[in-house]
Amino acid sequence: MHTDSGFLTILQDDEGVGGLEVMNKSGDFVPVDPWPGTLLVNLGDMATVRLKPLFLGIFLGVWSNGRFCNVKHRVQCKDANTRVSIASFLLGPEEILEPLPELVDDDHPRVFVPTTYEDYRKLRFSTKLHAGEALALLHTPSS
Ligand SMILES: O=C(O)CCC(=O)C(=O)O
Ligand SMILES: [Fe+2]
Repeated sequence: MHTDSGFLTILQDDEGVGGLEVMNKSGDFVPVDPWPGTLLVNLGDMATVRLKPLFLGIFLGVWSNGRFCNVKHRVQCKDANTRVSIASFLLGPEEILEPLPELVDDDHPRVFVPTTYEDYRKLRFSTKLHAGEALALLHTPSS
């Protein structure tokens, strides 16, 4: 079980062999059955960010102050068959990520200290916290 560390993942899953499961709000894993002709998009740890359209489909990622959620997922082997999935990871920009000013106010105080994707990736790796728990280490003292 893990979350993806980056912003967002686009998955072309095997159209014949399932196995991907995502965790719902109750903590139960629900299967994502293969859906031919579709791509699956899930949000990673950096997707506690807001994606703000810049132009022509290019997106700028900034912290959403915790308003979007990363998704825990896993792949179960349910079929003694070869399974092919192609994942494209949109990781994170090199710059320091800050929340949009309009997402921070008295009712929504800043949740995370500013960080870069690379620093967060190193933190996640060194702590071996692969299911989004490392985000808690970035919480501001007041959150
Ligand atoms: O193979 C899949 O369906 C998911 C792969 C995945 O979760 C990952 O590469 O991070
Ligand atoms: Fe994943």
